[in-house]
Amino acid sequence: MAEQYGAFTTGTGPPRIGVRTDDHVLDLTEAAHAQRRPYAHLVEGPTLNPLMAAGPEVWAQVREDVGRWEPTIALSDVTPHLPFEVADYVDFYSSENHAANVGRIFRPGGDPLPPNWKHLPIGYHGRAGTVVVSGTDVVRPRGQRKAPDDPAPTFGPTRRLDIEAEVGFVVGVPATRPVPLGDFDRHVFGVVLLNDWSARDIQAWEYVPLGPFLGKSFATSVSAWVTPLAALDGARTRPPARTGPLLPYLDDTGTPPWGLDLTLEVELNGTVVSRPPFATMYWTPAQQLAHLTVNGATLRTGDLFASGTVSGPAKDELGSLLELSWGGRDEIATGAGKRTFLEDGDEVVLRATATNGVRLGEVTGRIRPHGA
Ligand SMILES: O=C(O)/C=C/C(=O)CC(=O)CC(=O)O
Ligand SMILES: [Ca+2]
Ligand SMILES: [Mg+2]
Repeated sequence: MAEQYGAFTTGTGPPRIGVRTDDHVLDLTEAAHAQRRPYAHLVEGPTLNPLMAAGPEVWAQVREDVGRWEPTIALSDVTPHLPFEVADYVDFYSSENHAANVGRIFRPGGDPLPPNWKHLPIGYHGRAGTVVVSGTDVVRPRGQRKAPDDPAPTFGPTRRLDIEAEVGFVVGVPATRPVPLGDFDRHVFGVVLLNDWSARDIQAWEYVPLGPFLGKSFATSVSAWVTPLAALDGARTRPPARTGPLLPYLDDTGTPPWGLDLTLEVELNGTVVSRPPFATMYWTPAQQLAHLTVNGATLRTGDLFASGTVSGPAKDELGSLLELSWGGRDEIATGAGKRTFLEDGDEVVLRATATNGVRLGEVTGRIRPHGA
């Protein structure tokens, strides 16, 4: 397992920076100071942001050091905290299978993909302040719900609480200019697993014409441990063949590819219900970052952008219950009975393994009823 970076406590006091290897954690705050390393002031905690801002040369130096240092704290003895301070949060929509499935379920009769889909990575701005660390309970949100046949909306707890299995990319080095495809790894520090919890009834009623809002803003969970981008070098792969030419700022035919060969795993109440393949994503994270900045929007340390739900072509490769149950029509077998959408008390775990053997930090969450 490659090392992963996070923020942790073992008792009282502010979070320290830790490096996890399998089931042990190295106290990097302590080790860097004890060894008088030049980056020690960047790893004092309580978040990874100062280290993330320092750039690839410092990241490489730290990686080399931690490869020689023994992690001595048992993982079970640490309390993980949100590893980085989230600046802005953006969510893309880059799985062709997912986008076409949601199009069929939400907009039957129309084209599954909108006309812009193959020309740009579609995304929306999410809510940075409600990004939570793995292990945080998710309270069932309330809101306006209206099924197509209902005469009027009603207010109450969502009846269609869902997950979205995604991969998130964490920006380290800020940018004041557009980031070309080839500069992706000069800015992105690492990778997390991300669950974009979604209330489908709230979403389906509110989203026209400005997109997801309260149906997704109540919570987004990220793994406590960030895998450095460099650890995934051996998992890079070509994205699927493009069906048409791309504008130059998105055209990656001449550059080393930033597709990543990762297999995700969605576990619901102890049962693996899906294994979404990340290599099927049409838009790569490098294209997403190039698009995110092409209009002159600046980047900050802690900016988080997510891939969009990862869904493969097969029935057991879908990254949301909306797709697995096909809009609530089919039941999914789990360790606590059959489900279409999430019930109170349900627990979701997302995991991922890369072809080079590297595992991403897992992200877990349990549903709590409103008011409990
Ligand atoms: O197609 C829609 O109207 C909405 C789809 C989503 O819920 C998408 C979303 O959050 C982006 C993604 O995860 O792919
Ligand atoms: Ca999403
Ligand atoms: Mg969300």
